Amino acid sequence: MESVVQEKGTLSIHTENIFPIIKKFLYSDHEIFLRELVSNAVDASQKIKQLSSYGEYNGELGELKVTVKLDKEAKTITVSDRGIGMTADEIKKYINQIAFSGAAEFVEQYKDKAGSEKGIIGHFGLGFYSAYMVAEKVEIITRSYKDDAEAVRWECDGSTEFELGPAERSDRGSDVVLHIAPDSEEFLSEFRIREILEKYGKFLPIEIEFEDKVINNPTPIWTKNPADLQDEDYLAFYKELHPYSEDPLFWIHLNVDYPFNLTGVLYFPKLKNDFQMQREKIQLYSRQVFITDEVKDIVPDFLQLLHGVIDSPDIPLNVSRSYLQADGNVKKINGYITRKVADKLADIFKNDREGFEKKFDDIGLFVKYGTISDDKFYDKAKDFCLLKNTEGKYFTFAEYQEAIKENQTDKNGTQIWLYTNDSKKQDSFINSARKRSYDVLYLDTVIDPHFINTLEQKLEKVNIKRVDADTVDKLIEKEFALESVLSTDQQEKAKGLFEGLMESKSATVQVEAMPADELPVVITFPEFMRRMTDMQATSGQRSMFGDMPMMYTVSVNANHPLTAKILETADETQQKALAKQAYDLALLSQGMLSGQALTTFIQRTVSTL
Ligand SMILES: Nc1ncnc2c1ncn2[C@@H]1O[C@H](COP(=O)(O)OP(=O)(O)OP(=O)(O)O)[C@@H](O)[C@H]1O
Repeated sequence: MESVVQEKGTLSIHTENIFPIIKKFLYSDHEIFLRELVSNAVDASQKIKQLSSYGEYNGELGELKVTVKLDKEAKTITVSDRGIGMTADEIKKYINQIAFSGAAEFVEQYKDKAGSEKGIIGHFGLGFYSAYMVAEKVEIITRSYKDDAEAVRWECDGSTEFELGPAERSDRGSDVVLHIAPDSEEFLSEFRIREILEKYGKFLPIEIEFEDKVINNPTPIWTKNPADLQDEDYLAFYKELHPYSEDPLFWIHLNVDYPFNLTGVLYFPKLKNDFQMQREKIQLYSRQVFITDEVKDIVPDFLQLLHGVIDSPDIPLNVSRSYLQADGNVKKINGYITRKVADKLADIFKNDREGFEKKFDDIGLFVKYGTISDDKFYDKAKDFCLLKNTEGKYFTFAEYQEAIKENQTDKNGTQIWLYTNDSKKQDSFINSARKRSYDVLYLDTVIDPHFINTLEQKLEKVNIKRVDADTVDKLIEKEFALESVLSTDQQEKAKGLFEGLMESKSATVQVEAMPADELPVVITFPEFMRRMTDMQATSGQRSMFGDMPMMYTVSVNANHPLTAKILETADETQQKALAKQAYDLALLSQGMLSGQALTTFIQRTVSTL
């Protein structure tokens, strides 16, 4: 038997094996090939511009346009540029050696010259080979900008064999000709090519021409200096991005050089209620090449409702999601965007409070979402996040605390904030609160239940209750309490009488001393239980209580004349009918009377008229 010897070694990788893998798996989206080739052509054009500006190229620059041509008969797509071109040696170096990027080398060589890395897209040295995802053969006909350069032709059919030789080309630059493979003929369509060019190349920095038309805007506003731009420019650009949207509320021009590079413009849209639908409206670019509109990892969750463009060469592009999440730059970018947005909002708040208040109904959602999901954002937003009361007045948290502290601090020194999530339904409760000069806030958007939790966590000695969480004097318990005009016996009797009317097990009856001008019977939803059921409903999960019905309290007003009258009624049937009527009125005012019960109530009421 042969004995196994311990050894170490290096795995040998053969390029023949690797090539098909690159072809197949380099990018999941095959249409990317055009982005890569057009980017290379743009790079080559930018490079000649730069060499000219450094004085290393003294010939004419001429028009640097990149052209894309489709020849359906010949089944070719050709990308042509008037950039730096390549010599035979450069082809050997940059094209034959897969993953040896000429772009990276160029940047390295000129790294000391200001702005050299700006505007060069490629840096992995693989982009060119993405051509083989759709082509069975690729030709390059190129001529370097160098004075004595000869034109060269390179050809490769996707095996590891290539051909290189002299060619005819009088002008500087390159033509990259793709002979489209039979399984990729979908790309031999004007419509498809235009669609891909518009998707990825809409803002490339060099003009891109297809079918005699320039498809791009080479100087989009995010590349310009904010000082040179007017509101109209931002609005016009917004229309360019989202032709069918309403004008945005305002925008933020992002511009940072250190510790990472990032430019962009973020717009605050007017939100519609279906705000889930409006995600994926931020586009991510790298040096003006469109990369994706999935910005989950780069933009904090709560800002994904914004629209606009972010451009950063520092975001790794062709790597996996998990890498992106762990990337330090990505985290910093996230923090930077959050800070910028907070600063901008603080700015508007400070300089134009009135305008800010007008916009708050629209931007409140972002701001509240931000305070919930990001502590750092909360720290800034606590000074400009607004609360709106039922009289339409706006307050910051501090202003609100100051305004209500006198009247709405309970006997334990806790401030009780009252709110409504449905001012029509809870109208009688809002009125009761007003009678006590209590203030009632609107907290009626989808995000408010979470916002309320955040407020209670962050603010000391603040308790937030829905206006129908209890009867008015129990919402905010004060030192003094109303006396009941009923004796204990009478109270017990009233309790028993009303308990006899309850069909639902989730109702608790209590007899309370309330002001005489309150309703005879009031139905309330204890805050804690209600929040549990609400949470269960929104999360779609069953709680430990199972699918529980809404628990509610039936408070009988001991001091209401009707209660006394009911107790005094000798005829039992009549007594029950009176009590039932009072109870049904309470149900009605909470919108809980429906179907058969409602019909019976109406008939009974009509018969007494
Ligand atoms: N049209 C062109 N004109 C001049 N040189 C080119 C052209 N296309 C490619 N090259 C050269 O070939 C090199 C390799 O290109 P490739 O697309 O594979 O990588 P890259 O552009 O450097 O990086 P990336 O993978 O990010 O695209 C380029 O860096 C460049 O030097």
